[in-house]
Amino acid sequence: MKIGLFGYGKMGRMIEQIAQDRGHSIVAKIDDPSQEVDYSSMDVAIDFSTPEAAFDNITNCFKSNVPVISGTTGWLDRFEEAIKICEEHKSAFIYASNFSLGVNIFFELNKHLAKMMGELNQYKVSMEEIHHTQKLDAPSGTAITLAEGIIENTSYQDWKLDESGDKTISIKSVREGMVPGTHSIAYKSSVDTIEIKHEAHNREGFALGAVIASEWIQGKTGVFSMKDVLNLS
Ligand SMILES: NC(=O)c1ccc[n+]([C@@H]2O[C@H](COP(=O)([O-])OP(=O)(O)OC[C@H]3O[C@@H](n4cnc5c(N)ncnc54)[C@H](O)[C@@H]3O)[C@@H](O)[C@H]2O)c1
Ligand SMILES: O=C(O)C1=N[C@H](C(=O)O)CCC1
Repeated sequence: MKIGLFGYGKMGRMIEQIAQDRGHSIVAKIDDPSQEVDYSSMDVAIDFSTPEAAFDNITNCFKSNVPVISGTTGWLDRFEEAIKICEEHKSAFIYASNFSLGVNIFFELNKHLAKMMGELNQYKVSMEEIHHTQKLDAPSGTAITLAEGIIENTSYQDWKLDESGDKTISIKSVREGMVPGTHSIAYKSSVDTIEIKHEAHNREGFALGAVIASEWIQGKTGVFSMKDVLNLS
């Protein structure tokens, strides 16, 4: 498979390594908006760039009929617009706030736990995410997906950074050192706490998931998720 990388930072470099180990070749490394792009050489584009760059990177690929795997977070206010362009051009797209197998299992565990806790008013939910100090967005995309999973399955209605309420999930974002990504969700009552946690030890799981998604999307048209790729029920 011939891969175009959009974003050649921490994730772009890790994806390059894993893709090459799996027998793929990197035909473009786009790390700057002024770079000229040869879309005709790509079987797939993998975008791990910046919140400002992602929308243009992704939609330019759709317009050139190149399927896209994007893990960039912090740009989702334009997600519906991107989907429309994907559909108009009969292209293919997978966005995931987190591509690791472990976090995608954790997403399902979170929804299951939320369903169980939904009616138990004595418990109050809260969330914490910890990432490295270079991260541009807060809360993390993963924390937002987790909050959405709780909202779908309980009477919570929204989430806010550092602010809780009867219907509001409080998310605490911590930035320290080189932490690749830790997410925990706690349900606290006056007598006990139930907590679930996912801790990434490095970025390999994110990168491997993105490469597996790129392999999976070949020959497909439409908008998919990591749940489709991993066949999680
Ligand atoms: N979904 C996941 O599994 C997952 C995992 C890790 C990181 N991320 C997200 O991926 C993104 C990148 O993370 P990172 O740690 O590699 O960041 P990074 O800062 O190391 O790399 C981003 C790169 O994008 C480049 N860039 C800037 N403008 C660009 C443009 N117009 N086109 C292409 N590239 C451009 C920058 O020069 C930089 O090298 C972030 O949004 C992060 O939150 C997602
Ligand atoms: O390092 C980052 O930046 C990460 N971003 C994603 C997010 O915002 O959830 C996934 C974890 C690492």
